[in-house]
Amino acid sequence: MLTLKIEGLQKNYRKFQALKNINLHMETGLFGLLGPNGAGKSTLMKILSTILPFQDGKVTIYDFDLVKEGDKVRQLLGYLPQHFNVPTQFTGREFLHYVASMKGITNQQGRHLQVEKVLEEVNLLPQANKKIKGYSGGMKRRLGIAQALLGNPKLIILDEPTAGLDPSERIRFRNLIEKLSKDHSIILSTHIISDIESSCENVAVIYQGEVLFQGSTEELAEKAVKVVWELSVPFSEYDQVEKEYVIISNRKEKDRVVFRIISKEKPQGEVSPVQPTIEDGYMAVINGVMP
Ligand SMILES: Nc1ncnc2c1ncn2[C@@H]1O[C@H](COP(=O)(O)OP(=O)(O)OP(=O)(O)O)[C@@H](O)[C@H]1O
Repeated sequence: MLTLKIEGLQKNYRKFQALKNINLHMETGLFGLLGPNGAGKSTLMKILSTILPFQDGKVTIYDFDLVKEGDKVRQLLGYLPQHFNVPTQFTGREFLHYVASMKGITNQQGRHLQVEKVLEEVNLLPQANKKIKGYSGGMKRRLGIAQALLGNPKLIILDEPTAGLDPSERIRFRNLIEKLSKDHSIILSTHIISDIESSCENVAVIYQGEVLFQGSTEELAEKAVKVVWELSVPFSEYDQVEKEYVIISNRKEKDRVVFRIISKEKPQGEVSPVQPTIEDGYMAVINGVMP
């Protein structure tokens, strides 16, 4: 069953075209929306969350039309915005009770059960009675997920949920999302490849308001087949390589630098083809360098 279908979606901010003819579909599970800063990810997530209107196109979530049946769609959604501000004088538990009431979960016993369940799911029970102002960045994000889970949504929309997290919090967060994706469909937007590479089977790449790729992570990596190389040069040629190629990474080896680069043509010099990764595929797609 299709969770989400987007057809010909256009969004303008006055004269600026932020989304240009977006077509996307998502089945159940975990779906990654990848793109650099300014690509249009948040704009798309806000539209899907029904908080931002759009000019043209059609969005269907579980067979409901986002515009005509917005109320039904909202009942199926949980949303964690990119900039999630919480009233820090609340405790985590108080905040979740407040959000649950706003979501219409007014029965006291039912609300209590749901709040305790989501606190447990995001592993915040031990800190639930502490004021949010004492929470770490990772704990605040987990609280953000907990509020999105209230009401048991079928689809959870997470906009750059790992931004600003340290590596251990990021790993913990990834594990949590993977666990949640067993019972919910999740759309996760990010510009960090490692957020999606182990957990998302299906991804889309968005760049300058356009979807440049949709498919599996393996298919994304395949986009860089025959265009990713390792090029070894003396230090003196460092600047030259930087000017000429799309660089993925580099490492020092004795008196030389070994670059991992994207290039349609085989570069001159000491060069060898390498097995592409998802990151290579992503860089090849957004730089338009494909075989
Ligand atoms: N309210 C607005 N008014 C005018 N332009 C906007 C508005 N919101 C976003 N934009 C522009 O639309 C484009 C897409 O922005 P958006 O926030 O959707 O990108 P993003 O992929 O989420 O990037 P980031 O990760 O930096 O938030 C950018 O060029 C941005 O400057």
